[in-house]
Amino acid sequence: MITVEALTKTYSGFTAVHDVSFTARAGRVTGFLGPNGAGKSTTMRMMVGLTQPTTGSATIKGRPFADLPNPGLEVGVLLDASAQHAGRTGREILGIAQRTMGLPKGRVDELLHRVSLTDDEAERRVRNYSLGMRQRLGIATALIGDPEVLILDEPANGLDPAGIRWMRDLLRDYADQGGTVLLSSHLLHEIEVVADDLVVIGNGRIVAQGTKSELLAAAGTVVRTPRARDLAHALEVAGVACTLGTDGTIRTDADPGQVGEVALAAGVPLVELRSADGAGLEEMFLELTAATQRESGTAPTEKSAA
Ligand SMILES: Nc1ncnc2c1ncn2[C@@H]1O[C@H](COP(=O)(O)OP(=O)(O)OP(=O)(O)O)[C@@H](O)[C@H]1O
Repeated sequence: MITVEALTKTYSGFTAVHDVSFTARAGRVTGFLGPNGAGKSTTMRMMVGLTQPTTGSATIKGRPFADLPNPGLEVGVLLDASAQHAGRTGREILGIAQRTMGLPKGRVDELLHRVSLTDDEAERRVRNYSLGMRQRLGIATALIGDPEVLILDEPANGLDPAGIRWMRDLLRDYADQGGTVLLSSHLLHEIEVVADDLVVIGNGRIVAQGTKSELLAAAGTVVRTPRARDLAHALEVAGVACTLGTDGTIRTDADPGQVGEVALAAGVPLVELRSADGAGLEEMFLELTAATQRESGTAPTEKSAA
């Protein structure tokens, strides 16, 4: 479990992260979403002691990162895959991690195999690695100590579609076995597929957080019926605000269960009833962060489904 409490980071008057609090729970994948410059990396760096918070704190399994005696055994961290020593081979980098953590030698080969880096690739210098290979090596380094917690900044960056699928399955298995996974991304589709919980950040502030299903439900409901006017009337009588579209669909902020109940009570047949998540999380993400986009220049808004 990771707990972030009121983290704030200010750089000479500029607030990169403002009062950020959330929890990433064991057995779940928590997606940390935000547009460029939103403050994801800064928040993650503060969690692992690489950036000193201006105020606030973060703990991993109840302790600040700096207090973990052998941190690699508790938390696997991948912040910048390109920060690995370019002159060393992949095998050397894993070997250093293995020795530093006091792990058996065999772990290096195990991990190379786990992230599908071949023997030949393992002998190449990292400067000659593709971005995808660097990510795989970074994941191997994060996993080598078999930690219970993973903190990964944009781990899907540079991976091809098969690599993205591999990463998704790896993180899912990891959480299913009780691990805590926090991953940041702007690849919304990837987050939507893999995450259980979401924390959305814009301009350094949390703009939404909750379970994925809560946040998608918060996107509202689309319902279609041959008797759209009757249903719109019934919804209004039930105190549910809705918008009647020209194509016979109705959109409402209420959840699908409530809309179904109103339709049943009104005797209105439905041909479609679903969460308004057709465009998925991307729609919600863009909507939630629109007010904090650098282009808009407007003040940030707060919205929470939790
Ligand atoms: N050392 C620093 N000095 C000054 N400003 C900084 C520093 N580090 C980060 N920032 C600023 O803090 C803001 C947040 O940056 P951060 O890297 O955390 O964003 P991010 O959400 O990870 O973005 P991206 O998706 O582009 O990686 C940015 O405006 C960035 O320029």
